[in-house]
Amino acid sequence: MKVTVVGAGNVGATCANCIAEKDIVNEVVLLDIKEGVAEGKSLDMWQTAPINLYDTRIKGVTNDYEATNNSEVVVITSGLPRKPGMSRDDLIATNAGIVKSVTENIIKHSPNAKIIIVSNPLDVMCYCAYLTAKIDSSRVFGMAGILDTARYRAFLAEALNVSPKDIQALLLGGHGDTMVPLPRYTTVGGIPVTELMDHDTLHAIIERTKVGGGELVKLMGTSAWYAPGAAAAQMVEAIVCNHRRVFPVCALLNGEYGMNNIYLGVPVILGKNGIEKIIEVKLDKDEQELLAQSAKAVKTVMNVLDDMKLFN
Ligand SMILES: NC(=O)c1ccc[n+]([C@@H]2O[C@H](COP(=O)([O-])OP(=O)(O)OC[C@H]3O[C@@H](n4cnc5c(N)ncnc54)[C@H](O)[C@@H]3O)[C@@H](O)[C@H]2O)c1
Ligand SMILES: O=C(O)C[C@H](O)C(=O)O
Repeated sequence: MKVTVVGAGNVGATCANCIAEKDIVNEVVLLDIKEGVAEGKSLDMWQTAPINLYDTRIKGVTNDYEATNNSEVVVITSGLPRKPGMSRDDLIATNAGIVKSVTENIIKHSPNAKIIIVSNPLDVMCYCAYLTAKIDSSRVFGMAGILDTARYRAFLAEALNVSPKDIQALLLGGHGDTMVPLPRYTTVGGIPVTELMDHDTLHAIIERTKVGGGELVKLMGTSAWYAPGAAAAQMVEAIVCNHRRVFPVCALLNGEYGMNNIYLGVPVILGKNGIEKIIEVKLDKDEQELLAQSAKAVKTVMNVLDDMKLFN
């Protein structure tokens, strides 16, 4: 079984490395436009196989889509990351064209692939790939929710001084500062988090989670890659192993949560066919309002994509 990762930058290379270390596929192809970079990083990674004890072959290529033929899953990470002072939405002018052209090549060479988008602005780049690929939306979706809930869970684990393994959480909405962490659906070893933490501490953690990407951009001058790469690799694993994991994933909504024709983060079952099912959880009035605000922010960026006239 073959998996392709497009973009051999910070996130793409980390993701390829995480997939290889899981030892769940025969081959990972890493593709970039920069001459030699994917080849070099792949060779470096492959030289960790005798140390980390895996068999997955890693092949780096420069724009050679033949090498990606018949991939089961393709992760698209190509595109600019933001710099301090930028919002993810500022990236659309460059990244929409990149995601469109990469998706065209991918679908030509792997017509049956499941496509995981990572490039930002995430929700609208998913929509851009969906319009380009012209395949069922169960096979085109995005990674953000696993990352955003991982940040939320890590902050909670730190504050409660417990293992992050025991924290389960759900988060809905767009992958922007309007994302909607749901304390009502957050548990620690099965115990509602609201029983273990006072309101103000929980509120501060939620607010920190919402701007978690920006916190890292400020520190590093570019955006995060370890957790994003690991999160995308976890989605690949759920698909190639048909684990039917329940993850928050950026999916096209067609009536779910009362929304239509918009990509937003929602809980799904992820298995061999991609999105096997979108799960609708009950929301109270406040949660519904927050989700509506998040959808409004994503719609604004969808309008920018529309104005770019890439699809007419
Ligand atoms: N969804 C998320 O949660 C999440 C998390 C982190 C980063 N991101 C996004 O992922 C993207 C990549 O981030 P990064 O830190 O890896 O950036 P990076 O600059 O390190 O890597 C991007 C790579 O894409 C390559 N590239 C550009 N155009 C290409 C094309 N047409 N074909 C193939 N490769 C191409 C570049 O050469 C570069 O190597 C950014 O848009 C960033 O905002 C999203
Ligand atoms: O913050 C960014 O620009 C990258 C990514 O979306 C993240 O949340 O880390």
